Amino acid sequence: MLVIDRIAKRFANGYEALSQVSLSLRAGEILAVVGASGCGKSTLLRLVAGLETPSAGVILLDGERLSGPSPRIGVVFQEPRLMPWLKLVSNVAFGLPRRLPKAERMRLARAALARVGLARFEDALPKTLSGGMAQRAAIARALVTRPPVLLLDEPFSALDALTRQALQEELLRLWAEDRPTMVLVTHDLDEALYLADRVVVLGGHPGRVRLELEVSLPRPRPRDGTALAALRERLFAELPHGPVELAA
Ligand SMILES: Nc1ncnc2c1ncn2[C@@H]1O[C@H](COP(=O)(O)OP(=O)(O)OP(=O)(O)O)[C@@H](O)[C@H]1O
Repeated sequence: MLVIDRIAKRFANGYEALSQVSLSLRAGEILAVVGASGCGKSTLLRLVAGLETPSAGVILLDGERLSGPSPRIGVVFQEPRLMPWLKLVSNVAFGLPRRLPKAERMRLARAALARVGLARFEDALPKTLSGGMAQRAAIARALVTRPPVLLLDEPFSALDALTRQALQEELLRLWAEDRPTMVLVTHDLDEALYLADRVVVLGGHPGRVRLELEVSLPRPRPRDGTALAALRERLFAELPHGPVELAA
């Protein structure tokens, strides 16, 4: 459904962030991308989002070459990126095409807020929300067009542990409704294994795919189960993890 075919990315300054990255996603699959800092995870996601152009290779969505942002692809970043002067409902409506009548945009935005449990906060300004609520609103904005693809770049890493777990559950609940194909970049191996059908480890300079690990476990998955622990060991072994240098 989503095909990333021999993608490379060299930035204007000559730095090669990715080389020969190929991945194929099934419709409805949840793919997690992990890897050391700087290995090109965000760059890969930005390429799929159409926010960067590849130096080589192609990205296909249902057989069609992607060139630039698409209404069929929703994106959630680490920070909610809400516009502080707009009410929540207007922030979410921002994700909708301007050609729709305003009343219809507002109706769809309210429905999206209800989907993430924020129906009561549609007239709230972003500054009045907790971090978790703001990130829920960002998810609503990404899902308001009901896109078949949802990209998430470390969406929960700025949240406390309890809120992060709650939002992981929320994400799975939303995914179960329309089953979008999802690509999730995360630093958290447990999050990757809890959510994903497959985990890809990126590594090296330039970044390449070092390992693809299927997570063929039914949901809901026990967070502390032995099956996940064994997969975690395999992922951990693939990541650079030298001795931690303690500050003097
Ligand atoms: N616009 C740019 N111009 C030049 N180099 C860039 C640009 N954007 C990113 N890079 C470099 O490309 C490499 C990959 O960056 P990227 O943000 O994709 O890594 P990452 O794996 O997501 O890192 P992290 O886990 O720390 O977020 C880094 O070395 C970064 O400095």
